[in-house]
Amino acid sequence: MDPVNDTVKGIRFLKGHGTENDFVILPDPDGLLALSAPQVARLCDRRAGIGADGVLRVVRSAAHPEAERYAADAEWFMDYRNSDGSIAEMCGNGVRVFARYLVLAGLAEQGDLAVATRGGVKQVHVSADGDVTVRMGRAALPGPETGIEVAVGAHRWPARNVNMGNPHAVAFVADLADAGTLYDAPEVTPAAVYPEGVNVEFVVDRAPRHVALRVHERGSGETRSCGTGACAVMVATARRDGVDPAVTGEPVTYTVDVPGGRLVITERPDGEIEMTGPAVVLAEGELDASWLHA
Ligand SMILES: N[C@@H](CCC[C@H](N)C(=O)O)C(=O)O
Repeated sequence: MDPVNDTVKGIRFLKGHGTENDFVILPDPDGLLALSAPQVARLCDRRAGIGADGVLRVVRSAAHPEAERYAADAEWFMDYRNSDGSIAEMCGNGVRVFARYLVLAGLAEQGDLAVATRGGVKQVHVSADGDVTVRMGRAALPGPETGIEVAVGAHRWPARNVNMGNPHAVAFVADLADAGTLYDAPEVTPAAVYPEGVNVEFVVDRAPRHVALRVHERGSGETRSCGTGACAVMVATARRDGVDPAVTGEPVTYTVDVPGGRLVITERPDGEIEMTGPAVVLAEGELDASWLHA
């Protein structure tokens, strides 16, 4: 007998999204909810489950083995899972929605707060106007600078390798429709560049310092937004445009349109990337624990 789960009759959940990248939020302060990959996949199923791009389990840092080292800096740990149940290092929209939930639930004050993630502690600012800003840390561009390609059907594009804690391949395309349905993951070569899999972004220009993207996420498929992806796109676009705040000493801001809305992203001379956009928690309910544990 499982002493935790056998005594739980209902499991509280909430639903939220950031620019339509949507999440099931599971408050689990003491880290008692053992959540397997198949359970996450069932929760995220859009027909037989609640439906989401991923799960945000809300655990006290002190109660999670991967986060206890952060407990002095950030009370809460975002245990993020992709919709197929896989674990990712970071979720940029997720951390904004997570912070919105903490404030709504009275677990943190509006304004500045810190959230522990697998990608380290992130500083977040929750505004009264609906926007949430997160300091995402620095991007890495590990290369190779040439030779990476993204392919969908007959279309092939060169891509840039950008790491935002998690891996991205950013391809500039003539038309976002050229990426096709994105039901299947685009082919990315050489595969050895991304041994852990990759998120793929397709980008078009809208105006100076303003781009639009579509994304196929590792572990979740095509989503309506990806925060880490938007940051990767911002950095790849700035470098393509010959802009590097570390060289100019001036911050640079790009607007990144995603299918689910708009994100505003600034890179500072020290490399820190700040992302701002809406984050919404819109529903609350109770899961049948016997369904989850069946
Ligand atoms: N949607 C997220 C990214 C989630 C993780 C990603 N699918 C991965 O596996 O790396 C975001 O907003 O950043």
